[in-house]
Amino acid sequence: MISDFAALRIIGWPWAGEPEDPAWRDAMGAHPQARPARVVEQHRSGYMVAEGPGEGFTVESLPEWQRPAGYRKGSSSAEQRAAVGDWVLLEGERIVALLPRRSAIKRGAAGEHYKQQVIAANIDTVLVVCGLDGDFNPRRIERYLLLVHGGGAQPVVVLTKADKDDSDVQAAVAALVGVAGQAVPVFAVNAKDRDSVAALQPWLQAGMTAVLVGSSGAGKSTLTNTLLGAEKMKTADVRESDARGRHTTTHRALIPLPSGACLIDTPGMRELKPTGEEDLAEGGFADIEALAEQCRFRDCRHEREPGCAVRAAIQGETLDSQRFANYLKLRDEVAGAADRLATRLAQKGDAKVQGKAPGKRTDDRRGRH
Ligand SMILES: Nc1nc2c(ncn2[C@@H]2O[C@H](COP(=O)(O)OP(=O)(O)OP(=O)(O)O)[C@@H](O)[C@H]2O)c(=O)[nH]1
Ligand SMILES: [Zn+2]
Repeated sequence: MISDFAALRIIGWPWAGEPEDPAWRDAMGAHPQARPARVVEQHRSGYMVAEGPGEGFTVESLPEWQRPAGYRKGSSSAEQRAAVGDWVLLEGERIVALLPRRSAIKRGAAGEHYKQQVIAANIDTVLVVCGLDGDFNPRRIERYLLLVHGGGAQPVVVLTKADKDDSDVQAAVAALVGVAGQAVPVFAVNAKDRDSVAALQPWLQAGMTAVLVGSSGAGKSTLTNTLLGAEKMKTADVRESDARGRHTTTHRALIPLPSGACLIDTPGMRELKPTGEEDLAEGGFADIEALAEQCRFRDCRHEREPGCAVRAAIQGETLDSQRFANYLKLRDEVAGAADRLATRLAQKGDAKVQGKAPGKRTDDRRGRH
């Protein structure tokens, strides 16, 4: 099957032609009649995919992805099913294989049963968008960075509205010192201005895929329009009083940019919850974890204990108390999710043992003969 790699490239195919990754070559070699396509929307019953810019089309998913929720035996976990951004192989209008995932943004979905959801796959860049107006919130940025960390995508903090008179860029950047400590670039921009936004180009190269996260009114649509170089998405005028825009983002799942990169817009990105696998030290709080190691007591809770290095740092104003409060809050959330994840894995283990039981009995019977 000859694929149109130029068309695929526009929607984020990572190579100029045939895949350079041996695992991808093997997967494609196993289905010589199939052609690659990218998942742009996930539905209950199937998927919308695209083979290039323009309209997507619905396809049938692999039978093992269609089993109803709760079907245990042999059911594939959500992680093995295709998600938005995944590359799949098609034969006709049918998915025959999932190509190896290069990165994933996951979310823990709390509920009766712990579930993990892949919100977007094969993302190179996560633009964490936050306005420098009343929307500015370093805690929210820390949260996004923690949740995105470890998934294989590079986060880039984009502070919009730097052109506004009431925006204090220096104070904002200073408030992000803990963030800047990790390898996360921070840019203050006017999202309406093309030259200002040009600084983001290294993270939006041909074949790359980016997503934008940030609260309503942060400037995601404005930034998208400027990157597109055209007024393609509707933006609402922000209500000055509460710095929130109305919800007007037109849903378009996959947006090719003139730079050669493409943007994925998927509703799941709007609400990120920890999966329980996050690492607070790696995910942006290395400074606090290092401080905690200097406390006199190993199990210091950083409350009233003597010799507490964390409280000393807060008093000495080398650690922001709000940043520390956010760290504690996120640590609790991650621990809660980790507990639910452990319970879920234990339940799965039980189900497997039960599933194997009949086979064991047969062996026992044989043994008795
Ligand atoms: N002056 C200035 N205004 C901006 C900038 N970025 C966004 N705005 C304005 O802020 C308002 C909200 O921006 P949007 O782009 O709609 O925000 P959004 O993040 O897409 O919001 P949702 O669609 O609700 O998620 C609009 O009135 C924009 O014109 C900026 O860098 N400078
Ligand atoms: Zn302590």
